[in-house]
Amino acid sequence: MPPVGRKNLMGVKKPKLDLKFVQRFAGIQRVLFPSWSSQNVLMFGTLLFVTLLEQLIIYQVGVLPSKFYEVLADKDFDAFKGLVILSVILILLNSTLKSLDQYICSLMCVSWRKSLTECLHRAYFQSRVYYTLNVLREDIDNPDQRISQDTERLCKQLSTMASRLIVSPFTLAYYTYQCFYSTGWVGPVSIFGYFVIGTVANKSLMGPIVSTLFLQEKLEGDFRFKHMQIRVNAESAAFYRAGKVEYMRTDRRLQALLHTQRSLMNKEFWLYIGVNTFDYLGGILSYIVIAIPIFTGVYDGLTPGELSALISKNAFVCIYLINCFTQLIDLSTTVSDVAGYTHRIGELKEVMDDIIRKQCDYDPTSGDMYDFDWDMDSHTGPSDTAFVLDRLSYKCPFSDELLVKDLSLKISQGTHLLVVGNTGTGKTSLLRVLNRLWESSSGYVEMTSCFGPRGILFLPQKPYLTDGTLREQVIYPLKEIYPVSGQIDDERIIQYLELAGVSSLLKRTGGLDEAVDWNWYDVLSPGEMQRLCFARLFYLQPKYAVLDEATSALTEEAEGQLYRACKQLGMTLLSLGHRNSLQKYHDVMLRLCGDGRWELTKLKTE
Ligand SMILES: Nc1ncnc2c1ncn2[C@@H]1O[C@H](COP(=O)(O)OP(=O)(O)OP(=O)(O)O)[C@@H](O)[C@H]1O
Repeated sequence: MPPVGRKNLMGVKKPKLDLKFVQRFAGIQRVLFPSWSSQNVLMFGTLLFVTLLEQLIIYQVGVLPSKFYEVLADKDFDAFKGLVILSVILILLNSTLKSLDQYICSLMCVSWRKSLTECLHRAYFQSRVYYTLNVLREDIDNPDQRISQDTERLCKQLSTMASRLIVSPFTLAYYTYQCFYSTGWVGPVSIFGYFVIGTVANKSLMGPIVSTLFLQEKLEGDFRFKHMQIRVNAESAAFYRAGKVEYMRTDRRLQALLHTQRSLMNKEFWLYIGVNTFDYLGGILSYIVIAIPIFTGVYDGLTPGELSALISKNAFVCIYLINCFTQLIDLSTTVSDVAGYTHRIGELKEVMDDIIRKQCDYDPTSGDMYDFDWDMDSHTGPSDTAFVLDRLSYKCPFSDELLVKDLSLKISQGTHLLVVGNTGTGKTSLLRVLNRLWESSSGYVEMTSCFGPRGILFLPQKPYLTDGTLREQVIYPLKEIYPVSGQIDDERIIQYLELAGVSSLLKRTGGLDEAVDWNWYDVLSPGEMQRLCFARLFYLQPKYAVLDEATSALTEEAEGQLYRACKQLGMTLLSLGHRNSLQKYHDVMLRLCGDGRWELTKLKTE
């Protein structure tokens, strides 16, 4: 299996600020604002109202100094008192509105994150998308990083932009009108022209930032993946005394990440130069705007006093309009971050949709019905066969060589089948094809019984233990106790833990429902894990149990006990394994011989 963190960007188009970005951004907006009446739209509306009110108050606070000059010059004490009270009220209102603005932005960030992550989760956990994405698709790196960190950062950056963006159309329209009123068309046209030049220049500086940010997030995911790998396999690494080599490898990933981060900073440096230059050039633009009519002689008839009054009035509206634009240009760095995250999340969404579409074409029963505990009561299916295979051929995903060719077989109730063969001949792959994790190359395969209790259950080669209590381990992958029968269920669980030889776990955990603070993988031995999986099997009691080397860590004696228990509980077994001792519990043996060849033989059972 290719490690998730190793996937690379080779052959992938560099993400840019292009039409693809617009499409992906629009797609994400549809998730954030699903309908006009959604909570996020209401919050956005409230934010608009609050920021507009804030602008109004800011304007009032802005004119306070001139009013103070006026009353102080007149030595009007009553007016001064009134003005002080008004100032305090306005400042209190202003700070309240500003805090409210920040508070709504933070709430919106959480709410957007919820909507976006839930949308990604729905696709990720639909049928077997998480498997295909992590194991079979090479074109997408670190899906976990995209769902957890990138989504959070995108929402945070969007929320910091929100209050500035939301109010800008209104302030722009108002001050454009004011500027036009004071300076004629020269003011707005030159300021708009200035903004267009600023945007074009910044866009060219933002392009490389988007792709570098995309790469940086990938390397961040790779770095985290390496640490996760060491955390999960700490004991194995310690047995190898592999501290030095793991240090070197982890450090290599860190250096690659830091190198890219530095390159990102370098690219951002030029953008900062662009943004700051436009900020300060904007300061003198207002005087250039006013200078044009002065030097062309439009105001030649005015006295110096009238001219200075006109300059100060025009400068105010021009400066304010330019300020509105420079605030937008200041968002350039945030926009390039947003673009990088948008590409990462948009790409993940597209790939997941593509997987879902392909899976539905290949297997119409995927979707909700694919999962374990779907409507168990109504779909028990025909029971006398589990699988029908007709001239089935399959190969592993990234190769052209067939593992098995033209296999015809029927797996029926009461006939226990053992699959054997050398390493890598495709035993587990057969189960993958039966379970529809992999597509077959040709031929026909059908699962004729339902999945789950009363149907078919797979016990994978690597025991899978979930997080949670002992009860949750035993009933896995059921979400809740089935059937809901309280005390009787407890007795069943305890009885099956004893039958599987792991009743000691009850004492270690302190009870079925005691929360444990350890990682099950760290504290159970491989044998205990396999036994616990058998307790799960006994509890769920499927008609057909598919066991992939499920007793490889146990003694032959323990293996015998568990196999006999399965048979006593009425299960038909389909087992994979290397040991000859397994033969006595099976009726038929399928041997995979490599190069697509196979043979079927009858066995003498005990
Ligand atoms: N996700 C994957 N991508 C590419 N190749 C794979 C993948 N999974 C398995 N393979 C390859 O497919 C071949 C068959 O693998 P499979 O797991 O079926 O072997 P097996 O017969 O069960 O072996 P073992 O006895 O060791 O369990 C192997 O060569 C393996 O490397």
